[in-house]
Amino acid sequence: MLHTRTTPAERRRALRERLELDRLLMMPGALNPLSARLIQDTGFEAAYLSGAVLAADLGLPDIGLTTSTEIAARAQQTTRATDLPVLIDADTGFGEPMNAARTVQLMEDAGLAGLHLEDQVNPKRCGHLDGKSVVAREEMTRRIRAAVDARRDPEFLLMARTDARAIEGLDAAIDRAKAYVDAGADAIFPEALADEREFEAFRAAVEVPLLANMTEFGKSRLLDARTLQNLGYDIALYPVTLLRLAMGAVEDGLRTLAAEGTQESLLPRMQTRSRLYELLGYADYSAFDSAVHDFTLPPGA
Ligand SMILES: C[C@](O)(C(=O)O)[C@H](CC(=O)O)C(=O)O
Ligand SMILES: [Mg+2]
Repeated sequence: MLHTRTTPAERRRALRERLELDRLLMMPGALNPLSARLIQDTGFEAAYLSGAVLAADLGLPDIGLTTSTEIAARAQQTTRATDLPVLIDADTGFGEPMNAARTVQLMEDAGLAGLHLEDQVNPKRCGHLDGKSVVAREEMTRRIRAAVDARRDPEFLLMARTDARAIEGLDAAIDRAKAYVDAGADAIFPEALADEREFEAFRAAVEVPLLANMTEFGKSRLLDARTLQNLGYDIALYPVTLLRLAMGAVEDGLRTLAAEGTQESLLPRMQTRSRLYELLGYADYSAFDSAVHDFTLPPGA
């Protein structure tokens, strides 16, 4: 009731142990705290908080406008709504290496299981758009070392993302990834790889867990879970999938409501009141205090 009883330490252990299994971990991005609970309820074992989604949620583009404290606040709301380990997108760390260090501590305090830091310059952009720039390899290794030093819980996962594939080519991106592992990164996120051959080359070169970003309408082909598993990937990321699904449904619904003057035809597509209440755990509150839950729903609700 009210919130999860799973501690940050338990989530971090769960993620670490899950990554030791030889089985792909599918990680959908939550679009709000309640959707993180739905991710758990539908059987996924971890959730993600996407920088693109956190920005879009505020009506902003994904160009580094959000602040570390803003995303930490949303992260804390999210980790309270689910027991799952949650990995967050910490963009470039929000400034200099010392800002990355502070970001790590804020994210630890928010109960997250880990974060990823990328090697783009500020202002950053979506990894699947043209015109990105990356900082020098040495600067990114400083960023990572600062993050590693700042981390208080050694189980908190520090993942390094490289955006270099689109700028410097595959070999340079692989070299960067190796340098980032040497600097202390626990896992690697190779951004915007084109095809299976490139995913394979990364896997052959890097020992630590690897994340495959299956974001829609981007530069990477959408490989299915079986293919990614066979390629030896550890995490399949669906960062913006829920937001895109929800916004598609919301936009269609708004147009229908405006055109038809009633939402009647939309009812079959809606989450029902009873399903929402089930997800919110109304029954648990009633066990605590029967006065909270002393109603019956109308049929079909
Ligand atoms: C993973 C990502 O960093 C995110 O913020 O979710 C984005 C996703 C997207 O914009 O599609 C990225 O790949 O840069
Ligand atoms: Mg991002």
